Formats: sequence, structure tokens, C-alpha cells
Amino acid sequence: MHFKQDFFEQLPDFYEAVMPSGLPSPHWLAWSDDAASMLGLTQPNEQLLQQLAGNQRMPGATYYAQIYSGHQFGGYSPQLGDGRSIILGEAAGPQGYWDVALKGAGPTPFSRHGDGRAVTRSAIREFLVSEALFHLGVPTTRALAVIGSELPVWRETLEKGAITVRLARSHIRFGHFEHSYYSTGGSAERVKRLADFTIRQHFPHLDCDAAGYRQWFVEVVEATARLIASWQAIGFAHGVMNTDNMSIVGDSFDFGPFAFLDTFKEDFICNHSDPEGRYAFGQQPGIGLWNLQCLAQALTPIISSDVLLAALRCYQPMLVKHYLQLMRQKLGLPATEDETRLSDDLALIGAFTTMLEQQGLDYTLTLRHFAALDPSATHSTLRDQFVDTAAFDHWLAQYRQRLGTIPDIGLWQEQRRQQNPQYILRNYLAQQAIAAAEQGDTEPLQRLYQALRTPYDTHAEFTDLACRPPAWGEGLIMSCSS
Ligand SMILES: Nc1ncnc2c1ncn2[C@@H]1O[C@H](COP(=O)(O)OP(=O)(O)OP(=O)(O)O)[C@@H](O)[C@H]1O
Ligand SMILES: [Mg+2]
Repeated sequence: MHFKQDFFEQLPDFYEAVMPSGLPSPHWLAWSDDAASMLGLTQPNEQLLQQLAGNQRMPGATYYAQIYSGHQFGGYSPQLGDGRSIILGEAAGPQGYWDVALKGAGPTPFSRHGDGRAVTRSAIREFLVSEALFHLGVPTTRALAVIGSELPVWRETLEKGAITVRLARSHIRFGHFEHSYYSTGGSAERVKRLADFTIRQHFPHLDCDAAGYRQWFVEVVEATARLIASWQAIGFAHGVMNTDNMSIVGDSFDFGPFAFLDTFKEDFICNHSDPEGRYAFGQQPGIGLWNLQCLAQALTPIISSDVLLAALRCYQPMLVKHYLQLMRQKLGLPATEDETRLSDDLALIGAFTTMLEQQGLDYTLTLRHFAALDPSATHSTLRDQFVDTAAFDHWLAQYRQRLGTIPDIGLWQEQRRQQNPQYILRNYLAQQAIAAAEQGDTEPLQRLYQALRTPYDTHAEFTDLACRPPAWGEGLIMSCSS
């Protein structure tokens, strides 16, 4: 790997240097060829294993933990920072640079009472979901590999230490700005340096002046709106949308107790530590705005409140626009700029998801039936999913009216197939792959990963990975202890 060290060199007061603690008996548990190609890497090898396990120094790498803070479940935590993630620098790849971070590499100055570790279970989950979201077309950090070890790590029971090698366009979070703002009593100097760095690195088309700052914030608002619209459309619940887990470039970031919906449920809560549902599936759009407001507050030293408020007001319409675009593609509704169609289409989509919820239907599998639907026919496998077929027929009548005629039904169905995935990372599938990997069998993990790489294609050999969960695996709720 070839590194540049822009963050390390230009923002020396935004991190603490720290070396990884190393992992005993490291071994590859997972490797992403797709992510590897982004760094120009081909095969995993022994030297790379020892370097990424933190047992050997990586040439050209610096090792540091970033400082940030953040609002966690609504309350401000002034001093967070990378407590278990060590960044090596920005690695060069054919298409650009990627921050490389070893998540679970050992204690850092920000570990507080934590051990600085991740476990096999959480590391595999982060790997699988990063790659799954990417192949579904959702903006996300990536995962190069998971390295397992024999290190005993105590969680609710004794587990084994592991590292996820995370690749990110940026590790700068909303919380970095909050730390800069609150730790200096709201002075402009530190916020400005961080904003200028962020703009130079990730928004290079903008200038670091008043107009550039304004446009930059608009673009952050838009990227966040797009991200959350794509979560809502794909049926993804993040679970811990604290501001320290919000990426400034709008990527899905930090995967803990996340879940893809099985049965469609607006108030689905995937995080065991969130009994009140602050981060429930249907709350995510509103929380996105709440988090942007926290960011806006931290930017008041360099951007006027009027400008910030004007940009924040664009969030909801942007989110609705992106959500509508994605859902229209899923359902095959023609795109249109006609504003009067907007609320009709939203109502039609809302009526569909309400039916799913009322009839306890699986979100992904039901949508997949659009790939075989002939809207002019009386019977369909889509209709067969519904218990209350009268309700479905009523909906279909409205849908048909909106749809008009389809010139080429084969093409239309193929387009639906490319918008409605067959394979998502259901929690129960992740659990099965993890349980096997913990016993030394990585075959189920490999198999699941392969299916998730082409989620829109049908593979006869992966039929069992595209089913409703068994009773024990439906709507599994995860704990935060990762
Ligand atoms: N086992 C641990 N040891 C030390 N610090 C930890 C540990 N687990 C979490 N933390 C720290 O607690 C804070 C909140 O944790 P959170 O789960 O959001 O992040 P994370 O999953 O550790 O990392 P990231 O946000 O980089 O993906 C972070 O500062 C994180 O570094
Ligand atoms: Mg985090």
C-alpha cells in the first residue's frame, strides 16, 4: 500500500498517535476482492496479514486515533474519539485515496474504560454489511478484510478478538466539528481549519470562502438526505445514529446493531439499547435532520445562521425527492417532474407499505415479485403474497391507472429486477455465518458474501439465502456490545 498523510500532517491537533497492540495467531476470516481492487491489491498474503493485524509495521503508515465528540441518544458527550480504531493514513488506489483503519486494533488514548477491541461477531457483521450496502448501491464505507485471532475478549461471554479493515473516503464525522466548536467555546479558528481541510479533500470544486462554505453545507445536507432516503428505500435500519457515527461525506458509517427489515414495520427497533425507539426505522429521516442541526450549530462560527437554516430547510424536500425516485424505480412508476404527481405517488407508495405492514409481509421478498408482475394480468405471484387480496386488488387498480401502458413488459420486468434485490443481509443469516466462523468454518460466510455481491441477480444455488427468516430469526434485535 502507498500512503499519503494529509490528515496526519495538516491537522496535528486532531488526533493522538498510537500503535496497535497486535493480535495473537492472526488469520484471514474474510477478504473482499472488490475492496482490494480499490487499493490495487490482488491476493491476501502473510505479510499483509501481520501488518493489518498490527503485528508488523506497515511501511508508509502513520498510526493515529482521531479526536471527536458527539450527541449520543440526544445527549452531548464532549470527549469521544477513536477508542478502538487506529488509522494508518490515506492509501492510494487506481481511483483515488482511501483512509485505512484497523477497527479493533487495541486501546487508544480515547478508549476510556473500553478494551479497544472488536470481536469476531461484530467484525464479520461490519464486513458483510459494508460490502452488501455497496453492492445494493447505498453510499457506505467499505471493508477490505476481517482478521480473526485467538485473543480472548470478554463481552457478555468470552469471545475472540478480531479486526475489520475499514476503507473510508473520510473518517471525518459530524462529531469532529462539534468537538472543534464546543471544546474551544465556539471559536472560529479550529472549526475553520477543519472545514477548510474537509473542503480541500472531499469537496475540491468549492472555495474556502463564504460562498464555498454555504455551498459545502448545502452539499452535506443533500448527501445526508440521499443517504437516508436510500436506507428507507432499501429497508435498512442503522440503529445508532449518533452524530459521531454520521460521516461528513454522507456514507453509511459504523455498523453495530443494524438490521435490514424482514417484515415491513415502520417502528422497527434493531438496537437492544434503544427501548424508546429513538433510532427506529421510521425515525431515521427525522434523526438525520436533528443530526444536521447539531452540525449546523457547530458551524455557526463560520457560516451565518440564516444561511444554515436555509440549507436545513432543503433537507426534507431533498430526502422526499430521492426517496420518491428510488421507490418509483422499484415499483416501475415513470419518473416525472410534474409536482402534482408527487403527493399522489407518495400516497400510492405509502398505501403499499401500509398493506405490507398490516398483512405482515416481508419487505424485500414482496418487492422482488414486481420483477415477475404483469400489471395487466388478474393473477400474479405478487398478489399471491397478500392474505387480504381485496385490499391488494384495490391498490392494484390505482397503481394500474398511474402506470398507463407498458410498451415492453419483458424490459419493464428486467428493470424491476435490477431495482428490487433478491439478497439482503438478514440478521439471522449473519448469525448463522458468524456461528460457523466462530467454530472455524468460514464456508457459510463466504457463500453469504458471494450472494451479497450480486444482490439483484438470481442464483439457483443461493435459494436458501432469499427466504423469510425462521421464527427464531425474524426481526432479531442486536445488542450494542460489539
Ligand atoms: N471496545 C471498545 N473499547 C474502547 N472504546 C470503544 C469500544 N467500543 C466503543 N468504543 C468507543 O465508544 C465510542 C462510541 O462507540 P461506537 O460503537 O459508536 O463506535 P465504534 O463502533 O467503536 O467505532 P466507529 O464509529 O469508528 O465505527 C467511540 O468513541 C468508540 O471508539
Ligand atoms: Mg462509532
